[in-house]
Formats: sequence, structure tokens, C-alpha cells
Amino acid sequence: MTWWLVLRRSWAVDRFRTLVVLGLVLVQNAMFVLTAVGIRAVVDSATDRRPGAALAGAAVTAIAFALTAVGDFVQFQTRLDIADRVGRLEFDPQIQQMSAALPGLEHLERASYADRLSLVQGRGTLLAEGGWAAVDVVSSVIRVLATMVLLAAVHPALLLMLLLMLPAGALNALAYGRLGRAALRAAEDERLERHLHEVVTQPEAVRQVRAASAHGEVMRLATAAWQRASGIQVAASIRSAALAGAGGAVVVLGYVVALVFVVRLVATGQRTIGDLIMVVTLVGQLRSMIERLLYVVSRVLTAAAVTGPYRWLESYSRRAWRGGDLPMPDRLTTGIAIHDVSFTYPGAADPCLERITLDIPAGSVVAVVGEHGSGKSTLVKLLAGFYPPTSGRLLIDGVPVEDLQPRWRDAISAAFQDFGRYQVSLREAVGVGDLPRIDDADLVRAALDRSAATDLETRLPAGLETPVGPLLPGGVDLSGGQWQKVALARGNMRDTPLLLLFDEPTAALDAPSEDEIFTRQAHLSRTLAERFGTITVVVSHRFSTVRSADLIVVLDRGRLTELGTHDELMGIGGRYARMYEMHCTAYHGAARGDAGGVVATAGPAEGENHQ
Ligand SMILES: Nc1ncnc2c1ncn2[C@@H]1O[C@H](COP(=O)(O)OP(=O)(O)OP(=O)(O)O)[C@@H](O)[C@H]1O
Repeated sequence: MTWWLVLRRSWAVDRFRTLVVLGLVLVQNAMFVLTAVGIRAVVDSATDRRPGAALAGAAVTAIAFALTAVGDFVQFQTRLDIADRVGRLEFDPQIQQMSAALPGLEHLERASYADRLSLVQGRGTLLAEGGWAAVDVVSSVIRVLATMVLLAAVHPALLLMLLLMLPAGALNALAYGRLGRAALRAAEDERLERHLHEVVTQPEAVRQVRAASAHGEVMRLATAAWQRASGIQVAASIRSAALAGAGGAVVVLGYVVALVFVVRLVATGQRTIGDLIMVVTLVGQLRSMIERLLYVVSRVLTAAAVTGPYRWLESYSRRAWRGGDLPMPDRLTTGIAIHDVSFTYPGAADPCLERITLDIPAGSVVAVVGEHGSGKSTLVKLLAGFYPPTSGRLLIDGVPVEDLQPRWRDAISAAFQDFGRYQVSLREAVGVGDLPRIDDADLVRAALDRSAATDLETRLPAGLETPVGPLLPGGVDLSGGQWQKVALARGNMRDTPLLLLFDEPTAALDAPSEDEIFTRQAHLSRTLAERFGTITVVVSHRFSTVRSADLIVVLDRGRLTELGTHDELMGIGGRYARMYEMHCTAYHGAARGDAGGVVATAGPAEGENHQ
């Protein structure tokens, strides 16, 4: 229950104010009853010509009324303040932490998960306000009940007013439930619209958009997405307003009927004028009370659009972290075993990897090859623990990988073909690969060295502290290849990994740089293999690297079709042999100049060695 959680957090953040608010809720309700009874006493005393009693009653009523008004104000402000503090200091950081610490990628790639995340992120204050609004609901209900008791004392038939609240409340709940569901439905288009705007504003993407003269089209798509999202929300608002309006009309009708009824009681002498004035006051207030009740219920329901996703995030992060407490080994002894692993992307119809079985001995270098879309990167993501296999098991030294999470992630160094361009200092852009040691300049230099990128530090005006990226004050932009080297160095920050993953990490580099990097990485892999039994997994189009691997894994449409060393696979004469030969033919053809008008930019000396 979110309101209970909010109260507990508020208590932890500010005990005094929490007590003030809860105390005021009780006092105000007592003062409210006193005001109503006081008004009746004043009027009846005046009617009976008892001026002293009338004056005393007026004084008590005025004080009770003043206390109610001041209490309302203080309570409202204090509650807003606590909700804001709890939202910003407790919920927002927790939400950020839960989202950032999720071990896999499913929450970012499955649309329904991403929608919930986008609804809850940065909405901690709304969540806290929703919790306090629930306290408001309780307070408003107490006030309405007190009113009903006072009305019943005048005539029990007035209790029928209570019945009117049920349809009004139900209509309002429907109205706001509809709004919450619309927010969730619109979230996907809102995300799309934000993404398309990023595409036309972020330097990396905008170049391609400009080159294709697609700016207008992207903007049209963004506008269409915005219109769909806003259409969903506007339609839901109109329907909700109609429902809430119908609820209000029911209440007003009851108000009029009640007044006519009491006037008749007074006219027939069954009740006093004091009773009439009290009923007029109470019923008049009842309307605003019910409106307030409906308003606070609406706040709770609006917050429910966030509480639902918040609850989901909590339970999802608990499930995602179901890993055991097993300690991480310091070194691999047997290696990684993949047993009958299949994997289907969230929301996808067909599996992307099917029944892969593979033993990777500790200390080995494995190359994964296959056509585009054959599942190479997916296999790498599974090894990194970004996704759990849909079926089958992944064992690290005989231990299921999920029992080692999240520590397994800390034992991995990885560089991918898609890389982030973090616009911070060079030191931070590399150091973030091992966050606890981000300030260790020597470690950052060693990572740059392992990635053949030491020249970056010497070329940049302020060395490691140079801001990289054009958006920073004094920032220096890097070339595509330099950015890739930064990403590679980031992947090399950890100096004692048990698994090195390289998924086409040099695609943006020229052949000599690529050659130098692979020579260094090969040396690094061997050193780490000896010391820690570290396994290296490389996805590469570079056959000189592939052929020197201890084990080559050939994937074809998600299935493992061939497995062995270069010589073994060439001996089989299957897919690998054909790929290798095609590569050599294309390469030599290009080198001879029969590339059909395509200028070959990589010469034999630039890194390829096929024999
Ligand atoms: N996040 C995703 N959601 C759904 N399907 C995906 C996702 N990522 C990849 N796929 C699909 O899974 C299949 C394998 O993709 P993967 O990236 O593993 O192939 P690959 O062999 O690494 O390709 P490439 O050589 O082009 O990098 C492809 O059909 C791809 O469309």
C-alpha cells in the first residue's frame, strides 16, 4: 500500500512535521463538529432570547472556525512540503537506483516495460503526494461521517444523502481510472516523439538525417506521434470530465432535496431554526466536502498511474536480482558452459538463438562468426548476463550465472560495436568503465594503452582532463575512430576481468589502428588467461583474428552449425571455409583493383593476413 509506504518514509525524513499533519487532521475534524454544533447553539439561544449563551456560543464557534481554517492552511502547506521532500530525497533516487541497477536490458527493450519506466522516472513527488492524498481521503471521509451523524441527529432521513455519494464517487473513480490508463497507452507514442526529436537534435544522428534530407519527414513522424499521444489523452479527459460532471450533478440534486425537506420540518415545528441553519451550513459544506473528497480521491487515482509502475519496478528489480549469494571466483578454472540455451527477445515471435550447447574452456580465446543477424551479438549479450536465457543454462565454473549476479557483471570487460559518446572529461569517459576507480588516472592511462589510444591524452589540450564532446564548454570533439578508441579503453578499465567481450569493437577504425589494437588485445588476452583463466570472446569480421582463436563458433540463423579451430573448420569445408574463402577472394580481388569501380582503401599491409 503506497500510502503506508509514504507515511513510513515521511516519518523517517521528518518526524515532527509528519506528527503535526496527522495531529492537525484529528484536531480539525473535532473543530469542524464544534463549529457546526456551535452555530446551532448560537441561533437557538438568539431565538430563545438568551444573549449571554448566544455570545458564548458565538465565541466558541469563531475560535473553532478559526482553528479549522488555520489548521487547513498549515496542514496543506506542511503536507506539500513533506511530499516534496519524500519525493525528491527518497523516491526519485530510489527509482533511479532501481532502474540503473537492473542487471539486464529487457526493461529498456520491451515496450511495455520501457513505458512503465518512463511513467515513473522523475515522478517521486507525485507518488508521495498520492500517498498523502490517501491520508486526506481518510480525513475527508471522517468529516463526511461526522456531518452525517449531525444530520442524522436532525432527522435520520437526511442520511440518504450518504447514498448519493456512492454513485458520485464511483463515477469519479471511473473518470480518473480512465485518465491513468490513457497515460499508459499514450506513453509509447510519447517515447517515440522524444526519440524522434533527439534524432533531429543530436549531432551523431542529425548528420544522417540531413544527408538524407529527412528532417521534414522525421518531424512529421514526431508530430504524428505527439498527436496520437495527445489525442488519447484529450479523448480520455473529455470522457472523464463527463463522468465527473455527472457525479457532481447527482450531489447537487441531493442538496436541494435535503434543504426542502428540513424547511418543511421547521415549518411544522418539529425542528428548530438552529437545526435548519446547522443543516444549511452542513449540507452547504457537504457539497464542498464531497468535492474535496472526490478531488483527493482523484489525486490518489492520478498518482495510481505512477504507483502501478512504481510497484512494478520494485517487484521487477527484486525478481531481476534473484541471484544467489555465491562469491565470485578469483579465477576461472573450468570455464563457461552453455547448455542447450535458447533465447527469444522480449516481444519477438521467434527465437534468436536456438539450442546452443558449447563448452568454453578457461583461458581460451573464442571467435564468433556468422552472417548479419545470425545471433552473434545476442550470444555476447547472454554471456554478459544482459539477458537470462529463455531456456537452457549458462554455467560459470559450474555455477548458474544467475547465482553469481550481479557480481558476474563486475567480472566482465566489454566493448561493443555501438558505443556511447559520453560528453565528460577524457578521464571520466574512460574511467566510467570501472566506476569505483574513475579518479585513478594511472588506471585510465593503462586502459588507454591497452586500447592503443595513448596518443589521445597527448593530443588533447588538457590531457586526461580535456572535456570531450562539442556540447561542453571548451569541449573538443573527437573523430568516430577516436570515440571508438575511448569506448574500447572504457571496456579495458577493469584490469582483472574473467571474461573479455569484444563485439566488433574496431568497426570505426582504420586498418593499421585495428591491427595494433588486435595485437595488443591478443597479448592482453593471453596474459589474463594465464593469470585468471580469463576467457576472451571476439565477434569480428577480421579473419586474421578469427583464425588465430582457440575455438571458432559459427552461427547460422541462431543455430550453432560449426565448432572448432580454423584448421578443423577449413578441413570440414563447410560454411566457415566458404566465408573464409569468399573473404580472401574479395580481398585479393580488391587488392588487384577488380572491385568494379569500388576503391579499395585497405591494402595488404593494413592489417589482413590470410594465410
Ligand atoms: N533488442 C532486440 N529485440 C528484438 N530482436 C532483436 C533485438 N536485437 C536483435 N534482434 C534480432 O535478433 C537477431 C540476431 O541479432 P544479433 O544482433 O544478435 O545478430 P548479429 O549476428 O550480431 O548481427 P550483426 O552481424 O549485424 O551485428 C536479428 O534478427 C535481430 O533482428
